Amino acid sequence: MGCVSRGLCEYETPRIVKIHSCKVSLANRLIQLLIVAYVVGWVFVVQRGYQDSEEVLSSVTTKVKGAALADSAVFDAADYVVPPQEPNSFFVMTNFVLTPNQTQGTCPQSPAVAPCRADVDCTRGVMDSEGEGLLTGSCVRAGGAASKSCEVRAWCPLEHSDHVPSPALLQGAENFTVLIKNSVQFPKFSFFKRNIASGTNGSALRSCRYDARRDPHCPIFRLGDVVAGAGENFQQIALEGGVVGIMVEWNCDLDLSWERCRPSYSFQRLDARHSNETIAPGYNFRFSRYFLNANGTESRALIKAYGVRFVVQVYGQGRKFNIIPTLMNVGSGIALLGVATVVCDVLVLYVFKRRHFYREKKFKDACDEDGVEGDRTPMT
Ligand SMILES: Nc1ncnc2c1ncn2[C@@H]1O[C@H](COP(=O)(O)OP(=O)(O)OP(=O)(O)O)[C@@H](O)[C@H]1O
Repeated sequence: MGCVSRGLCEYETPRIVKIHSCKVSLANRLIQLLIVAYVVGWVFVVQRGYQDSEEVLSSVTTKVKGAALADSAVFDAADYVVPPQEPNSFFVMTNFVLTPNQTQGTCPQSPAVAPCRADVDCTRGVMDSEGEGLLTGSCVRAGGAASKSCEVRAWCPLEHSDHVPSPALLQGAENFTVLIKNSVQFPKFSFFKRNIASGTNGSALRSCRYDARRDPHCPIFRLGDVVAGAGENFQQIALEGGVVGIMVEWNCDLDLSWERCRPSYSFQRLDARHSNETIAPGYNFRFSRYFLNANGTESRALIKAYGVRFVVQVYGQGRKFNIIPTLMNVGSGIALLGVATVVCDVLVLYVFKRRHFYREKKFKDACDEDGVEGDRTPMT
């Protein structure tokens, strides 16, 4: 019979063969046991396959408090938190370069930055190399300097920030505190909660401080502790700035009581962490405060601020019993038990010493046309 006609005229149906062998039976039970252990242990206990899950939805607001002396002036939160509010993060200035009393006018650039010999070296109207102003076209002597430099039309005098103050001017920022208000919800399970325990009174909240061991649920953090928790030295990061993450994890088993759904906090430095990084280290930016003088002219104080940006990241899952994933996982667990039969068949028909005998028992030919019947050994 050709291949095609053999395929067309043959029908294969499984046959039940009862093998009386302790070895085969033991192998079968062992594989079944492994599958049951996997389904119960991994799928149901570890992965909680009987629960439905949802990612946390959250909102975060922060309030920083504390005061410190810097440059013989007291700085409070309104001075060093820039801007006052940001979504999911806050910046605390720890060091700065102040250029006070700048007014609109003309002044020479630093001879080190824009040296010149004659006016022809300073093209009028062109932006200067530091992006601080526009060249007037004059080459002038800068103060008492021996060399000359291009004159610019800008906020004068220009900032000269060739060095970062060390130690950091706002060293006291280490003791500032931040209150993190975090509201979370799992809408699928109609669950809402805050990281501030309900029933906490004002003075208890004000006086608590987060501590991983002693008070892990207090929502007020000392900045020095946050930076230390990220494995960094506050006074070092305060010099040139950096970015630190405050991770809030909400992993809640909503089948348990409402009280047991609580956040856990961890901290991590998020920017390049090598303290010996010399090219573009840390984090800084400029901002200014404007004043109207008695004579009607405007002046400003330019501040180049170095500091730590704290980024609050909220993540986690809510889980609750649901019959659909339970049935699906039970069903796939039962289906998986069929693998035991497949593995045992392979052992019995291809691996065990008596495989030829078992194959004879397992496969049988039955033919309509001549009534022939007999055992068949399949091709190996
Ligand atoms: N960074 C912080 N460190 C310590 N306590 C704080 C901090 N931020 C807020 N608090 C205190 O937590 C409580 C709740 O703060 P919330 O901002 O909701 O109230 P508030 O009355 O507007 O606060 P306040 O006027 O004192 O800034 C207040 O008692 C507040 O003083």
